[in-house]
Amino acid sequence: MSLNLSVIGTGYLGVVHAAAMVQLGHTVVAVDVDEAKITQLSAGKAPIYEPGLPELLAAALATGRLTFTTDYGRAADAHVHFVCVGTPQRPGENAADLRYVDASFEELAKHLHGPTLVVGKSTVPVGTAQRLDEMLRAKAPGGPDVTLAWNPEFLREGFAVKDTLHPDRLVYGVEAGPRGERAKALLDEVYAATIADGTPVVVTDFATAELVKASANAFLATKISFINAMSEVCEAAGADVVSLAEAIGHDDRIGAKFLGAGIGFGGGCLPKDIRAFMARAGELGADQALTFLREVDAINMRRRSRMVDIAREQCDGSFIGKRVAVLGAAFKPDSDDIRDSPALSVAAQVRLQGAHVTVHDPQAMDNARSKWPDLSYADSALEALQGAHVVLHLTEWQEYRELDPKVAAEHVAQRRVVDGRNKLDVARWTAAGWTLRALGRPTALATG
Ligand SMILES: NC(=O)C1=CN([C@@H]2O[C@H](COP(=O)(O)OP(=O)(O)OC[C@H]3O[C@@H](n4cnc5c(N)ncnc54)[C@H](O)[C@@H]3O)[C@@H](O)[C@H]2O)C=CC1
Ligand SMILES: O=C(O)[C@H]1O[C@H](OP(=O)(O)OP(=O)(O)OC[C@H]2O[C@@H](n3ccc(=O)[nH]c3=O)[C@H](O)[C@@H]2O)[C@H](O)[C@@H](O)[C@@H]1O
Repeated sequence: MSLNLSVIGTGYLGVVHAAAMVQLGHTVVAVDVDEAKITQLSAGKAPIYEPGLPELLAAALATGRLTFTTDYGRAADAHVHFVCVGTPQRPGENAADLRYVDASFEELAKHLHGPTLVVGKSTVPVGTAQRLDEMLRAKAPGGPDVTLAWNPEFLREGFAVKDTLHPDRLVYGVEAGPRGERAKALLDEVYAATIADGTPVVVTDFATAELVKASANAFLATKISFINAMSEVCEAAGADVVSLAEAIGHDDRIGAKFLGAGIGFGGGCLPKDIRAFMARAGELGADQALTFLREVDAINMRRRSRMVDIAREQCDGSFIGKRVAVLGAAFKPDSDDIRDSPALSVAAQVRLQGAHVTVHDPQAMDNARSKWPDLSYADSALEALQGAHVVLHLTEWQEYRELDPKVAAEHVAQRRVVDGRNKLDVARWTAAGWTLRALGRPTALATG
């Protein structure tokens, strides 16, 4: 059945969700407080770089069943409202900043007059849904007829369209009893096409649904920091973390995914989510349970410093007067997202230590320029390499993996490259006369 939906918040999560829901057959009003974003979206232009999004958005707009607005009133008639606003880290603290979630629920509540389902998708600390449920019942004019569900999102940037249309699982946090059953039935209608494809559905309570999301991201972050801890030991022992990861990854119980050692995780989610999780556990008196996440965070941040150290070594011990080329600004390839980007964090530290740093990224240049205006930027990878004493490969875009090291060599002052993602072909680069250093790999690899 085709439903009327609203999507509140059209950022990395919301815009993909809104367009995907149209693809599933529904009619969607998408609301954001950012007027510029709404104007852009109404004109059919995606405000972010996400593979497949322009096509999905164009197809959704062409149906006439997708509209964008800053007016919550236009969402009033929806059967189901999905809340997708941001939950960033509170400045100077570990805890999540819930001001956008609170503001959007307060505003939405004013427009809920009859039976409606509100679905939280934002990542929130456990206990938030219960609090918001009580708020909606107290403040919405249709109070007793308004039901809340929590339906956390697990999409990855760069694969957001596929992950939204074909998720690994759906999780519904609902209350016990007939209201929860109605919420489940309505969510099953929303996701009917996805469920028909065989997507498993886990139905649980609010608190468990919130914790599923927090623990999934904590597990992923832990897996990355585990391999990066092994990377530190490999460096000390003269061993190779890439071979090690391949070998342990063959064990099904461990699995090969998320064992990519390098400069670590960044982005608008894993770093802030593990910190918010620790903060919330502390409030609940369960802080001891998550002290290991402090180590996960510390290992991750140490990778950035280690990268700077290796880059400095490659500049013969000092960055003063040296030119450093940085390939990559986004926190991961196939995204323009620079939130807590390890690449830009390294670039900024190298610049602070005296180097002239030139950054290139295939998609994140505008975002990088506006957040880090003191760095220099080049329009192409080869231009960034011009006169460089060392090249830092920090975000593994396909374009960089395909760079011809012989051509690259013609642009630099010294053929020295540090692979912060362990994705460059060592044999190709060393055959072209480059010294290649990588994190957690033997120095002997460097010269082939
Ligand atoms: N980015 C991702 O890949 C994923 C994000 N999440 C979670 O989803 C939530 C949103 O994340 P992103 O989309 O990355 O954030 P974002 O910062 O890209 O987007 C948030 C959007 O909400 C809008 N907004 C803020 N206050 C509003 C209000 N009162 N009413 C309407 N709109 C409002 C902002 O203008 C912005 O467009 C977060 O909780 C995040 O942890 C979950 C899974 C994946
Ligand atoms: O809550 C969220 O927002 C999302 O956070 C992550 O998705 P995302 O941040 O888009 O990207 P990932 O692919 O998880 O990568 C995160 C970071 O880890 C790094 N990474 C990833 C994998 C790896 O093996 N090694 C590694 O260093 C990436 O370079 C990147 O900086 C999760 O993978 C999603 O399931 C989740 O929905």
